[in-house]
Amino acid sequence: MKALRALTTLSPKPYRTHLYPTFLYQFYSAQPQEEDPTHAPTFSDSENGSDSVFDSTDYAIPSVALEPNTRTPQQPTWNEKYREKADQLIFGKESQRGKLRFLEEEEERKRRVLAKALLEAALEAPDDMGEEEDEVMVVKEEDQKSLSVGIIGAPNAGKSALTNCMNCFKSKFNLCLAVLSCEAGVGTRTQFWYGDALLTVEYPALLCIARDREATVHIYRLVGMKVAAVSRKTNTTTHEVSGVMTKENTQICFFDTPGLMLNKSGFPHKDMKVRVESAWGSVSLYDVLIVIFDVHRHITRPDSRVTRLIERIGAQSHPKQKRILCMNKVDLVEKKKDLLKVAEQFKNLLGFERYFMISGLKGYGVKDLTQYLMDQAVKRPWDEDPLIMSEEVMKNISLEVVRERLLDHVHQEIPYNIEHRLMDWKELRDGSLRIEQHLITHKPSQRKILVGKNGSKIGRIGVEANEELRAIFQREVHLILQVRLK
Ligand SMILES: Nc1nc2c(ncn2[C@@H]2O[C@H](COP(=O)(O)OP(=O)(O)OP(=O)(O)O)[C@@H](O)[C@H]2O)c(=O)[nH]1
Repeated sequence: MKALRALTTLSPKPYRTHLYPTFLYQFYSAQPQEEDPTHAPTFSDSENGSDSVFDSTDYAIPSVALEPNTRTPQQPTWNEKYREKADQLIFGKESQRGKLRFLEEEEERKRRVLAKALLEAALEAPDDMGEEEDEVMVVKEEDQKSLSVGIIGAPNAGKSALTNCMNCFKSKFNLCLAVLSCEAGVGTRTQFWYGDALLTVEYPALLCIARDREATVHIYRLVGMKVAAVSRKTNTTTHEVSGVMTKENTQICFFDTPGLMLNKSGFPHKDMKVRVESAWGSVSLYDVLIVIFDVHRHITRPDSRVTRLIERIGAQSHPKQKRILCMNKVDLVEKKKDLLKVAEQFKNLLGFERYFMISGLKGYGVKDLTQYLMDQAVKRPWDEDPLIMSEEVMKNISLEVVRERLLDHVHQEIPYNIEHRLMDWKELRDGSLRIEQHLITHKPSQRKILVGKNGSKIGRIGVEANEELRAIFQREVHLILQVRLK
């Protein structure tokens, strides 16, 4: 209350006339808003209590020029001094907070120095990079090679992790974004080639780059991405392109095969029949089918459905399709002889051309697998524009941006175990994006911290993330964040 009283005294005049809590919401918007009696932001009630929902439509964010080339260097759209004052008033100047803030600022400064150095290194990359980019951009249609790859496996087998990793390994175009979307922990180092320069990126540093809007544009340009969204739906509703890797004249499209749920005997559930049949029907359309399973789980808790699935797929051979078996999560297997046993079990499996032992998460064995796929590509025009960001990547970016803001604002107060889920993603008719994410906490106390006084913390996280997403995606973004208790 003390802080609130102080706020009431110091706030610019228009806000004094606002009733609390509207007053606070305004305070935490991206910048002081003009008073508009018809538009009082509200935090809706939820099953978990009030204030826990941030909805970006409650905040008027001024338009930015959406074309990168026509933009002037971006300045924060909020008033820094105003925000600083707000911080002091809300959080006070107690020594512990002050120290924490100092450490945070110091850390932030270091990250920015690192990010800048990295960006400079990338910008100074050899000139022949340009040629290489051109090479990819001007591959004539008659020289283009393509491969479609379906990935099939039980839930949790690691399909997404493998797709992300493939993008990361083989395509400089997707590289930065794939790093952004990988599940690396803080401090994880990733290296990638940019021309002849091997860049070492520490995970937060890359995010730091992505956070600086000007740098974001640069980095995205460096990796050759056009910042534009497309929905990569194929002609079947069950299958979507989950990743695209384009290298030299070869493009590989990865497809998810959701809906292939099996019952105990390894056959589709009856109630999902139509969807499942459609999914099965199109499995045979891919040039290569990767059947992936969690080998660690197979060793510790064998799942007969997986074995049946593998056998079933093998038995239904298809003359034009190559099938390979991927034993994933080898990094979790301690005794290598256990791996050999599984390899022995699947050695002479009908219908499979090869098997690979991989870790999609850590990248082990993925290079060999990628090379194998590159070798299978056939002369066929590309399906996808290699310079367009896939919706999958955009979704991951949206999660990362919010996550990063979370870490900024709740820092050490909130443990890393908040569940963060993308609940809804829609491209609206006017081209804007509606993104809904839920932050699921395990304890009421965590939820309270995250929501902040009258929704102030989640509000600020939301406002900043929304601004950043608009800058990255170059379009209007309607972000909704909901804090829930598990
Ligand atoms: N240790 C380890 N974990 C992995 C590996 N691959 C995936 N995981 C983890 O396994 C879990 C499931 O991975 P996903 O890639 O989401 O699995 P999925 O098959 O796409 O799952 P669904 O979307 O449910 O079908 C995640 O927590 C991953 O981090 C791996 O190679 N090693």
